[in-house]
Amino acid sequence: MAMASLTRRKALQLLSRYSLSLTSSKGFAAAAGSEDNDVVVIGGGPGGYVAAIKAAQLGLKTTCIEKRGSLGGTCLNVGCIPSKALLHSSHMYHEAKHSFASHGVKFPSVEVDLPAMMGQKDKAVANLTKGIEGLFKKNKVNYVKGYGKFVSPSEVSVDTMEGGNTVVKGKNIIVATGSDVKSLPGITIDEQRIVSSTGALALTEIPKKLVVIGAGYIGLEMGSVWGRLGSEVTVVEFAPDIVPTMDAEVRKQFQRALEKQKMKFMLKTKVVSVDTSGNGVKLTLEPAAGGEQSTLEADVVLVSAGRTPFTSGLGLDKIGVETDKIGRIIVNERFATNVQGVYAIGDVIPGPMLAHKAEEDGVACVEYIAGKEGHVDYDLVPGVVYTHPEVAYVGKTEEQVKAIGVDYRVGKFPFLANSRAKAIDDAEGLVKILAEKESDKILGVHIMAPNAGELIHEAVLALQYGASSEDIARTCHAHPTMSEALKEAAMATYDKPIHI
Ligand SMILES: Cc1cc2nc3c(=O)[nH]c(=O)nc-3n(C[C@H](O)[C@H](O)[C@H](O)COP(=O)(O)OP(=O)(O)OC[C@H]3O[C@@H](n4cnc5c(N)ncnc54)[C@H](O)[C@@H]3O)c2cc1C
Ligand SMILES: NC(=O)c1ccc[n+]([C@@H]2O[C@H](COP(=O)([O-])OP(=O)(O)OC[C@H]3O[C@@H](n4cnc5c(N)ncnc54)[C@H](O)[C@@H]3O)[C@@H](O)[C@H]2O)c1
Repeated sequence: MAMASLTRRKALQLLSRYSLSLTSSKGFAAAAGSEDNDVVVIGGGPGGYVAAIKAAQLGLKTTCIEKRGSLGGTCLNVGCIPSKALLHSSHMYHEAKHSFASHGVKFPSVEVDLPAMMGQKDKAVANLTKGIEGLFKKNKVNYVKGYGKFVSPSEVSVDTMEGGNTVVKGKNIIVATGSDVKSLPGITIDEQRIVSSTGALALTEIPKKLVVIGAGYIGLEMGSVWGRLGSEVTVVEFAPDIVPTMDAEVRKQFQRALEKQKMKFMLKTKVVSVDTSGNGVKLTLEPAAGGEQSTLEADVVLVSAGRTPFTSGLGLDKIGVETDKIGRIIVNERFATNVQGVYAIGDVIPGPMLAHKAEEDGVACVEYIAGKEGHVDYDLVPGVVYTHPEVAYVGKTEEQVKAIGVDYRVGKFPFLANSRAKAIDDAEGLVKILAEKESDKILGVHIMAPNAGELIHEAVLALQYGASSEDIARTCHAHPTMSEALKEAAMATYDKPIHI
């Protein structure tokens, strides 16, 4: 395995050097000295701001245009960061209320101070978005605040936040305009009683009854936040299962864990209509396959049935950029659209709608533009649901392995048999590894654990380098750590674990 990885790395390095020398004579060297930008990025989210910084680091004159007034995109402003802040705060409250006493830590009473909790979240967001402005200054990225639209493949007209208009020119333009909430027919989001994730991150009162439409990432994370703070949470999901991308066995255990936390699920169910004419919200539901209707009452309804690419007002049609049926910009493996000099990355193109994937896109796209070799492998983008326990996964699910017809082995290890998990009394979950039977090469890793989102990266690296389960099992892991469960699951894949 080690040999294979080394050879691959060497090949990549050679490729990178080769393409650099090929393009350096006719790529940006030729463009240097011009007043135009080498790279213009529209959108300052994880895709756009990372692309802009990387471009500047590669010596390209770069401008980033962002309409929001702060950098970081959906992720920092109304996505990853505020949701993780609230997940952490609500978890602390829940632990203080339900678990501290068993660890010998007692309070006369514990209460939620919602404005303080929101204040902590807002502080985290403000610090991080300001931090990116600092990174732009440090790397000499020019930042234009305003709404950008194409007037030609090399010119973007910007209605600036100050009220003026300016035209930003670039030899290469990267579209990184991200995504927006997918609305459902007949359901109008008012961000008060019918909220998107943005509204759910800023509620001023804890709803008594929260109905979540969609059992995906947002529904389960935000449902967890409000459930821990005291809401009665019902999740209505059209599909037969929660989080369809998850390994079915892990998903089943995950659903049980959430149900123990009193989250209710109505699967194979669709919302037919919502009525907001009274004090609360009345939902009419129907089985997904059709049948008898029922009703459900809520104080707040969260619409979290997916996100859709955002290209509104961008003028893509004006310059002839092709999109697919659901509005995603079509790009080739170098992130180039069908229009010369126009690229696209992140949520606005096909692939997982995740911040770390957008960042990888951004770096690789700019490396290609600079004549280097970029690298993103969408099959190895980890997914993490930041509930408690968290679920993290990379590579193939057992269902996918079966579908490709490979002979495989499964190794599992429960956290109930992991000493660290027992020591801290937080042992719900497991590690599951799938490996090819003949070669023992790891095909997929699935972890449900309190810190699965951190544990998964050992597995991501293993898959990236084509490791076998024996490679992980023979790697010394510190004791007592949750990571030892991965080692034991690896042992169970090709041989036997020690501690069970
Ligand atoms: C509630 C929530 C929680 C999430 N949690 C996670 C998580 O934990 N981990 C994770 O990996 N992902 C998470 N995501 C997904 C993540 O936020 C996105 O995948 C990521 O932000 C995509 O990055 P992007 O740069 O492609 O687009 P975005 O972050 O959407 O950024 C695009 C930017 O472009 C700007 N823009 C759009 N059009 C124009 C224009 N014409 N001119 C100028 N500016 C424009 C927008 O204002 C926006 O700031 C979450 C999403 C949500 C909604
Ligand atoms: N932890 C994270 O990485 C994280 C957190 C939040 C959001 N995100 C990203 O944001 C994106 C959007 O999140 P999301 O949770 O809205 O989407 P999602 O795609 O994760 O889940 C949407 C769910 O809604 C269901 N659904 C669709 N239409 C429905 C309907 N009419 N009625 C009932 N259910 C319906 C789908 O079957 C699916 O299970 C995700 O794709 C994810 O990549 C990631």
